[in-house]
Amino acid sequence: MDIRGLGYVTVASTDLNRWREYAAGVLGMMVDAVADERLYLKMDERPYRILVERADRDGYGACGWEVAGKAAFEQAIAELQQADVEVQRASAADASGRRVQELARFADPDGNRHELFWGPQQDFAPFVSPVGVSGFVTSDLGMGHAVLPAPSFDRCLDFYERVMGFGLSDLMKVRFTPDPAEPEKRIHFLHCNNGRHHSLALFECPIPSGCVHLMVEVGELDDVGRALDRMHASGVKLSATLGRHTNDDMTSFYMQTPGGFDLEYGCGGKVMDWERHTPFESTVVSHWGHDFSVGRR
Ligand SMILES: Cc1ccc(O)c(O)c1CC[C@@H]1C(=O)CC[C@]2(C)C(=O)CC[C@@H]12
Ligand SMILES: [Fe+2]
Repeated sequence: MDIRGLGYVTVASTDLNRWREYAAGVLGMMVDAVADERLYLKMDERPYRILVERADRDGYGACGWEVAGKAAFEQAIAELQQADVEVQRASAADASGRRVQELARFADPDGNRHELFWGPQQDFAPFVSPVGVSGFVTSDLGMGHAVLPAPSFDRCLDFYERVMGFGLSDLMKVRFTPDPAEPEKRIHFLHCNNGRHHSLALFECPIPSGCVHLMVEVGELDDVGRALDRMHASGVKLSATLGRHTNDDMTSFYMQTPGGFDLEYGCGGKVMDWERHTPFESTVVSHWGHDFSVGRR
């Protein structure tokens, strides 16, 4: 399967107003509300990169994976079906709500929801942040990354690598206590067919909101610092302090969202040449910073 990028992410919300204020006031995205049912959060030349949909719960919705045209879309559906994955083709109305030509839905072995699409609309309206963010780094790198829970880790990894065609970027094993009897939890960072270090990561742990975190990348370090200021000013809770990751070089911090999962807000991610890369295991999370204990306090 030739996945070109993480085109969008959908989020379920009981309170669209909370997301509207958070997205515009803290993240610095443009917000377009449709009929008090959906919020389109705009980050670039597309009408949205995050879609918040009214629901009876708060949490992760789905990742929207972009393929290169109709033939690739049909090929991807066939490959999922050959692997005994149940795929639902969405109606034309649902595809148009997602602002794409065609849409299909499926889930991974742990029930994480995904969508496939081709032909996104681009409105080419320039991105003008309501709070002065210089810009989000998207284009052919996709919208950012998602880290999803994968308690059935081996089955999920096999599905993403063999069926969906992701490649392993690198991996980590974490322990939350010094107790050597506590089993290590794996995190595998996976890339699709673009230069972003990872568009998806799997964490060997159940997560009630359905997502560990989403990451969005901004143009400059000052954009990250100012977002941290807005987070503090608006009373949003920090989940991990500013730091720089060892694997993708990203300088970022983590904060809570109204979705019950975290959002990583960063800059300076490395653009990869997969021809010249071999996967490794990182034994540290970061070069400096990223104190996750602040979020557990
Ligand atoms: C280690 C790492 C590299 C690149 C990233 O974009 C990234 O998010 C991470 C951190 C991954 C991971 C997490 O998301 C949930 C909380 C985790 C398990 C920790 O407590 C340490 C590593 C964290
Ligand atoms: Fe991340």
